[in-house]
Amino acid sequence: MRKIVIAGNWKMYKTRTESLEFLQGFMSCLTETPEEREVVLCVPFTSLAVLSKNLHGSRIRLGAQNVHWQESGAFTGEISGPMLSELGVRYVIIGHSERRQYFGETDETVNLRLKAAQKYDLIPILCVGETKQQRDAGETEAHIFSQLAKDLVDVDQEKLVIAYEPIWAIGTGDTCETKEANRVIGLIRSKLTNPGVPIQYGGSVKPENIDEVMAQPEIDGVLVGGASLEAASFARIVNYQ
Ligand SMILES: O=C(CO)COP(=O)(O)O
Repeated sequence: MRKIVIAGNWKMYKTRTESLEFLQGFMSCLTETPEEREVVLCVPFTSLAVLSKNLHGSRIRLGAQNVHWQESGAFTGEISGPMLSELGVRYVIIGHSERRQYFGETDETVNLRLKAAQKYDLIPILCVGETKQQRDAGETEAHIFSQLAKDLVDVDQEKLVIAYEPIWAIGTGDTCETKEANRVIGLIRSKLTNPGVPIQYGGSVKPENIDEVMAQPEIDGVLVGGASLEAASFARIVNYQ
């Protein structure tokens, strides 16, 4: 049985106070969640410390949204593995399309970040996915295979989660057809040396479509943006049928 990982990616949303407010509402909704589902909140750096303190003893795992490959150094604006580990962070999103698109993230830097995360006992959630243009040109598979080949060089596949996030489905309300997401995720799995890696789907996941997404045999969880910002909505996603 592959592990199920349901993760919220808060992106650049929520102050420290708003994060705590979310947590209070969310925790009260989690009582019925099956134990084997890993629940992860990937929050802004400024909310990590307070959530870490308040999550103590809870089954919710803490995640960050980036990590640098050096342990320390003159890298203004970056954050290191030891800084995250010390706060009890377990997961870190790496190579999200927004990092690749707006902040110059390349397959080479993604690879460096993945290896650094694992070195400091953080489980990376590697994001891959195609643009609308690539999909329309029939280049979906070639693009994703190229990302995987470059991103995963010397990466330990025993400590890894992958998220398939078609870029055209992110924040658009335009979910990838679930059978198509299942097909692409099956293809991603065929390229891995460890078929047990949990592979999530991400892109406009919401309470209305979570049951259908999770009914697909290849999909081992979801990476949720907008719908993870509201406690009742994310709890409904975590408690999918
Ligand atoms: O980018 C995403 C998660 O990383 C998906 O965002 P949305 O769920 O808002 O489409």
